[in-house]
Amino acid sequence: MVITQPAAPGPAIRLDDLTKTFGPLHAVSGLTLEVAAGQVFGFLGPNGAGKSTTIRMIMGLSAPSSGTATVLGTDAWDDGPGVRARIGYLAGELALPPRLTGDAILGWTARARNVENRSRRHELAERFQADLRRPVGTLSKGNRQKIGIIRAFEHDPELLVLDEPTSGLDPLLQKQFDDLLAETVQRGRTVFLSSHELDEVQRVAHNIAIIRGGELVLADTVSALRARAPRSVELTFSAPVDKAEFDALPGVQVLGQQNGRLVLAVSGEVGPLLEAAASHHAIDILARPADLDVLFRSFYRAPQEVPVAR
Ligand SMILES: Nc1ncnc2c1ncn2[C@@H]1O[C@H](COP(=O)(O)OP(=O)(O)OP(=O)(O)O)[C@@H](O)[C@H]1O
Repeated sequence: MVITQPAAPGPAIRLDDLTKTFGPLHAVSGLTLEVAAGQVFGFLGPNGAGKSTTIRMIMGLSAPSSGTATVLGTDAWDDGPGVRARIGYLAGELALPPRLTGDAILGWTARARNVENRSRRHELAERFQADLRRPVGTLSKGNRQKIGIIRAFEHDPELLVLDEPTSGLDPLLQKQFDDLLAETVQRGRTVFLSSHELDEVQRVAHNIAIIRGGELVLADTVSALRARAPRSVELTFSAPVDKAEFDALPGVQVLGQQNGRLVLAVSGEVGPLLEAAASHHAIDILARPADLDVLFRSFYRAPQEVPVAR
């Protein structure tokens, strides 16, 4: 008798030196990263960075030129159908048969998956105010996207791979979507979220990777990035202070000075700044939260402008 051990809980996705070339073009180049189970992982990059090519290899739809994509413990190319059966997938370019209703499409997918959970479908439809009765070809882009979201989530998969999921959704429904992601990871599921939307990703993701030109340029937790990103701080003193004293503090850059008011960009700890402010007659302080956009945008620029952080 063969006794199979339960698989050790490993990462939901592991990419090892994953590479895809199209002739001379390196669409994805030596990509190595891990997506831990039970988190939202944001996968960002400018147009043409290699996000969709990576996702196709994760889904076992495209063969790596070299390297591997291991998904839920299985090599995605060796067993594409097995891997896809365990994933809820929302493609970036959603193609739905236009004459079928949402109900018909979802019923068909559910039968193919051998899991039909109509109560979950109707709960999601209500949540996103999706119309499942009209042919999807007559729906607006955002309303069609809702059908794609329900299809990805309704069988409660272990892993969700979502390519630009909220494109076309209005802000209220985006909020619903953020809540759905939070509930999903609370139940131990994993979400791999590809997006151009820096704002969406920083709202919902625990970890972020940015690729550009097929290469990984940044991978870190959102909280670590937030700690690194500059905050804007305004200090008001009863009398003008020496700007150079503040400029010399670690992580502090004076952006402007007007009479007793200093405008600063502050990264890292604020202790030294607060001590310096306290040694003068500080009468007011205004601090804005760290803006990850500024940091992200620097990683979207041309390669020679940005240091590679691995
Ligand atoms: N089948 C293919 N044949 C040739 N080149 C391809 C093919 N698929 C993708 N590419 C190229 O690979 C590069 C990466 O494309 P990919 O679609 O993965 O980028 P992306 O990050 O998803 O971009 P976007 O955000 O615009 O969707 C691009 O230069 C693209 O032109």
